[in-house]
Amino acid sequence: TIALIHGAHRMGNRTDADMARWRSLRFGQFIHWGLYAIPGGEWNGKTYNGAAEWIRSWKEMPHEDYDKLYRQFNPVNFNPQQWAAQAKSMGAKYMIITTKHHDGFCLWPSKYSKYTIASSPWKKDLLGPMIEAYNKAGIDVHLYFSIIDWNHPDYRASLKNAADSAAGKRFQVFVKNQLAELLQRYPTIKGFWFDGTWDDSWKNDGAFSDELEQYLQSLHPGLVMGSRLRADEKGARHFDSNGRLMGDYEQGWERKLPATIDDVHGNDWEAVMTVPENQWGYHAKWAGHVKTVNEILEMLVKSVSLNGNFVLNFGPKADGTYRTEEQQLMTGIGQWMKVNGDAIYNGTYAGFEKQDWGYYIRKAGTDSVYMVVFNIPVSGSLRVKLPARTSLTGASVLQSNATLTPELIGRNEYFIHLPNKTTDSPVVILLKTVTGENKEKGSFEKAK
Ligand SMILES: C[C@@H]1N[C@@H](C(=O)NCc2ccccc2)[C@H](O)[C@@H]1O
Repeated sequence: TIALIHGAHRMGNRTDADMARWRSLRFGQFIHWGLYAIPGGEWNGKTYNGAAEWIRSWKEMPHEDYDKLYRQFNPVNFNPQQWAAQAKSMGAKYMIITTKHHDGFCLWPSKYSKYTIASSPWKKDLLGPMIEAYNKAGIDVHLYFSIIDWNHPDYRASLKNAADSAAGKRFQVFVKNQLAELLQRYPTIKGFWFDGTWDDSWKNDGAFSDELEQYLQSLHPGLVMGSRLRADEKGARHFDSNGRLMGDYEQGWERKLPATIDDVHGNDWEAVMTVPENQWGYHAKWAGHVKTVNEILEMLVKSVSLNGNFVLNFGPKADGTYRTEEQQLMTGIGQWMKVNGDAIYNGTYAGFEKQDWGYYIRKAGTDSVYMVVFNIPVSGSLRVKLPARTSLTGASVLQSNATLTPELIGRNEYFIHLPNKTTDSPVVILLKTVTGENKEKGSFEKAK
């Protein structure tokens, strides 16, 4: 291994209560909200085909025009209690809010910048009321913070000379001050979700990212921060130059999911997902495919089955309301979660051989294993192959509590025959298992 000072400082996952809580929540809501919601992907009658929150980088959008938008940001329909209630009904257990995206506009009245909500017609802090409403609804809040800051005069993508280095140093002080300010103003937040850490100026100062992470942990012990903040002293990101994960969980799964358990290397991880192909901030015209409730449920279930968290993104409009499609998704997902949430919360990798009909999820630390069925075979028979020394003592449909009688078809192998082969939403079956050389075999073992 390579001698590193600013690489990973821990082998394996965090085992403390704050991380165990984060791991148990499994399902989060991302909210991208800011000035970019005003143009909503359109400018001077033209449509920007990139991600709406990147419109400032579009050649058709003069920087000075974008930078004046704060003068009209006035979310008169903003209702944080309603946002929290809808998130709760969807079944989200944590929420990640953009405090400041790459454009540098702060949704809180930072004392380190003029480019904040305090300079807008709205004037008032948006984060405080949101955090209070979500916490009251029993939902943890994490703060998204972009290191890239297109508005700050000292931001440099790369440091080419002494002047750049001096600016870079001033910028690092600014970042540290804003993050300490956020922790001081919002002491109930549970973590930071860092973004915009791919430029050379950040990548080439792994020491700073390491010291910053440790500084924030010292201010707020237990804080959960992903791997995207970190670089090591050789410029390696997420994983250090010895291949060890930095930060508290793998944070690279943006608009993509791991294929199998081998892709996550035993690390905690989280995937963040957009509803359209690639829009985080509000875009007036969603082009291309918009994900359905069942598609999103399959991503959520697959993530949990592979020991990860899944976060679905919402982009509120400039007036503070959600578009209809997003409201309908929250309702549809919530209806399924209300009945089947037990299979998601505290869900972990079951250690069973993957089958085509769907995904296994083990309730953490128990012998309860859920089968979440997305693909009912023509036969209606779901194959279940148990690991050695594990036997089946019960099976039931979670929603109806109807008992199922698995058919033993081989050594530690069963068919579970579904009552009906059609369903328009995922079916959850609860398996009760026993593991070890227990005397009483599973109740479905045929007499020898
Ligand atoms: C969570 C999303 N991250 C921002 C972004 O710029 N992503 C581009 C990107 C995509 C993949 C790896 C690094 C960066 C997007 O604007 C969202 O905020």
